[in-house]
Amino acid sequence: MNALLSVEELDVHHGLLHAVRSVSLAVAEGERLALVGANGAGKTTLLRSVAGAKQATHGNVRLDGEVITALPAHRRVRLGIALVPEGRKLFPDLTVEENLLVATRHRRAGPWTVDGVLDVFPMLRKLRSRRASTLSGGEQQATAIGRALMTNPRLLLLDEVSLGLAPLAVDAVYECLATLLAEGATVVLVEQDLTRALQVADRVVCLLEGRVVLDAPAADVSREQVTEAYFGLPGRTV
Ligand SMILES: Nc1ncnc2c1ncn2[C@@H]1O[C@H](COP(=O)(O)OP(=O)(O)OP(=O)(O)O)[C@@H](O)[C@H]1O
Repeated sequence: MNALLSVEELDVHHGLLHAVRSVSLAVAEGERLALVGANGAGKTTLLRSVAGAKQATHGNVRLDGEVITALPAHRRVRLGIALVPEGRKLFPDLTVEENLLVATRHRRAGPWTVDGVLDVFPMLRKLRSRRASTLSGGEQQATAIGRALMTNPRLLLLDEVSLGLAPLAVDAVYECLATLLAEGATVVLVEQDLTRALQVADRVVCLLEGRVVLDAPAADVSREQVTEAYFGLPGRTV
């Protein structure tokens, strides 16, 4: 497989805490990988290390075969890695449009414009001039994903897009994501909702206490197998 992203024996620490333990995985161009695991399994830490927001202590991250492990986050954005962080992290006093434009500072060359984002997320069109702090959770999430798209990513890292959203808002965000996925976006998705993760993904990787305990095509694993891996129960698929 010609991997767009390769993670090789990656270790990441928070002080003394060994949060990501010798994790290896690869994501091909156009692939949708769901990264699942219980709270504290290391999913966010792994995504942040791929994005350059957290330095790894050992191992490598490669984009298109090039080692990028030591590059700062803004250089990785220019290479095409965009992170939609847990909690969305918008600028609350800026408008939707301004939040989108902030992302253009270090971006990779490419086609995305504010209007392009508003086409994918029609719910934002009438909110273009509204301050982010006045938006609903779903609207904020759409803005955060739009901000990532404005960098013209080759690889989109989505951390818990449904967290804290009402079910209808989750549906709306996923409906918009479906448009992107249909266009062949390469995505790593951290998602607590296993049903949704398995629906969206081609492949599922499960982390348990920082280690990969399952890495399989989504079509080849049952919900039960993923749940067993998730909780570290015997009989899990590795
Ligand atoms: N900034 C930090 N400082 C210290 N410890 C941290 C920090 N961020 C995460 N951790 C710890 O690292 C471990 C992995 O956390 P991480 O957030 O990566 O897990 P997660 O799988 O994304 O879980 P969640 O679903 O709760 O976000 C946990 O034990 C967590 O408490």
